[in-house]
Amino acid sequence: MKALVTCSLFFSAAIIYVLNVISSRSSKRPPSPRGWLPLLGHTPYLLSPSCHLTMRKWANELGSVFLLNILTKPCYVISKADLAARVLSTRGPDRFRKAPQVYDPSLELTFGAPTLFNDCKEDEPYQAFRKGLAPAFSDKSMRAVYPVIRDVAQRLKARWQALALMADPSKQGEALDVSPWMQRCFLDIIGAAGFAKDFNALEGGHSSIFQVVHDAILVYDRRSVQPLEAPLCRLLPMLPIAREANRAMAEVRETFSGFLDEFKARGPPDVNDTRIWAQLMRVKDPQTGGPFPDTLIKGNIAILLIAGYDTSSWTSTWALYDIARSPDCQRRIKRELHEAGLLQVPGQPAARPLEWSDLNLPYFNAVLKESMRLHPVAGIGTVRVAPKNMELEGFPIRKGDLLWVPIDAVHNSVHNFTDPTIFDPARWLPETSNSSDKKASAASSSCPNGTASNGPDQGAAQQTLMPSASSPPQLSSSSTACGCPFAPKATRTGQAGAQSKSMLPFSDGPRNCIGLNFAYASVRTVLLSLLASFWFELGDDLKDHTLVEASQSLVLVVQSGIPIKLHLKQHEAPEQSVRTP
Ligand code: HEM
Repeated sequence: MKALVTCSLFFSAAIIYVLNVISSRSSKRPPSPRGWLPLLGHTPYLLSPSCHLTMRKWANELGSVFLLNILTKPCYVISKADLAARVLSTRGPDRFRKAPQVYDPSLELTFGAPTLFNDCKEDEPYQAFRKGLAPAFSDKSMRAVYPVIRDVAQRLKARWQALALMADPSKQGEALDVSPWMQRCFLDIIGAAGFAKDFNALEGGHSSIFQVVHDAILVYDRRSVQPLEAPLCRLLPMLPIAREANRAMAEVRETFSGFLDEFKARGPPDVNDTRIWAQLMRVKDPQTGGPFPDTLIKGNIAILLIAGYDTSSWTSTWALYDIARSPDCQRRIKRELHEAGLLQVPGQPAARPLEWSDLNLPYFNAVLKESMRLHPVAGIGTVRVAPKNMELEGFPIRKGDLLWVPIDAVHNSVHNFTDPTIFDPARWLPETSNSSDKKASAASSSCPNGTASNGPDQGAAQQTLMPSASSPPQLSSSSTACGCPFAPKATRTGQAGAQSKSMLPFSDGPRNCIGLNFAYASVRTVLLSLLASFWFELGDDLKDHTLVEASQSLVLVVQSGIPIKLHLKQHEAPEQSVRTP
């Protein structure tokens, strides 16, 4: 009997292997990376914390569409930006829904309820939450919570200023690991600006919410690369790893249940309050006219908090890293801040407070955009299902096949960007665009990632926060190019508009990031507040950029495996222009 089973397994593996070889030679199929295994396909490559880097390499080697076998399922990887945007933006019955195989594991974090993030059917509850939450992310809402965001940014700045690093010369050699600080800061931002809650994560040393969410994310993440862990833990709950995971998940569920109890106890939100918590309490089930079940609301609270803070904190951490390794760019940002009266220099009159309108500083925004291109924190991207038999770039796709848009590979591949590995903010400056590109960038000026809309029923109003790519940067006359040591001498002209379309840090189409405006408002506020007061230099471990790039790993979002340690230094008094250390 055993021999029979072994034989038939071997036989079916051989057949699948032969079929795959035959089909991969067919001219109708896109290229496929070598090294797939019978039955497993390319799956082992994908169960790795650096699989986004493998996708980047394959995209550069194989071109804009290539084929993976996930177990025995075909998965078409699309890294050509315009094709990816077309797939993601398709609406109506033929839209490409999210693939349950990929999103279902996150149900564990959301009380088993399909939420804004992991609902793959997109039926009534999804539509109701997406539409109901939209006002929380509108321009008007973001302006209303801006002072709260700025307060938290000021608290972080004060904490860093108070660190002996600044005052004690003997500690000048020590660099600060900025990422845990950023995580606490963005937890406090989403707490206050989204949920009207003071988490006190910045001050609290070991604030419980920080620990609880962190532990749950680790379990989720481990299980993403070890898919057998969850079933094994269900089978053998007495195993230490199962007990630990159950504790972490129970704590996160208890925490978010507590949130909902508190929100209900607050009573109906004030009509003028459009923060996330208030909008969540307002969402009604169109069938009954009453609220949705508690599990669905709690699940959405969990996903909005988790999706919101980790992404934004790592985006800011990577941006500080990129700024610190490009002193000329940093100097140019300082100049921009100085000209706007925002640079805080010791011995000089106090800088004016950062206002909402300052979030549009053009050169700073080009730097942030370039950092988000090189280090898109949701770099793993999104996996969708083909709604019907169709053709994609001439390749036949069958209903149910998977389509994967790996955002990191889109941003870092040669078919979308010239010299993609180079950090060059100048590629986003309108002064380097030709007239036809200016038109393109003006068309997409309401949104740096070129996204035309933000969700099924959200109007363009949501996008007005974005910087105007067409307005000229206010810089000293001498500076027209970035001058970064990392940028090649010849500035790429005429690319800002065209390349904007290749930016997908928040995905695209009706399932793009609902929190885009919140993310931009908070990331810009925090970074500008810090840049107005500190000069950043890389810690010694970060001097080798290739090492930092290679150390990237996916822990919910793309992080650096090497702590991002930066020296914080004060500015010197500006003379004619800003002098920095
Ligand atoms: C820089 C920060 C952020 C980045 C780069 C980012 C990126 C993304 C991306 C790429 C997606 C699509 C994921 C997929 O299709 O699998 C997404 C979805 C989502 N994001 Fe964000 N995000 C950020 C901040 C936020 C914030 C601040 C919130 C909320 C407060 C948020 C809430 C969500 C939600 C709920 C979804 C699912 C939306 C849906 O499918 O309808 N994100 N985000």
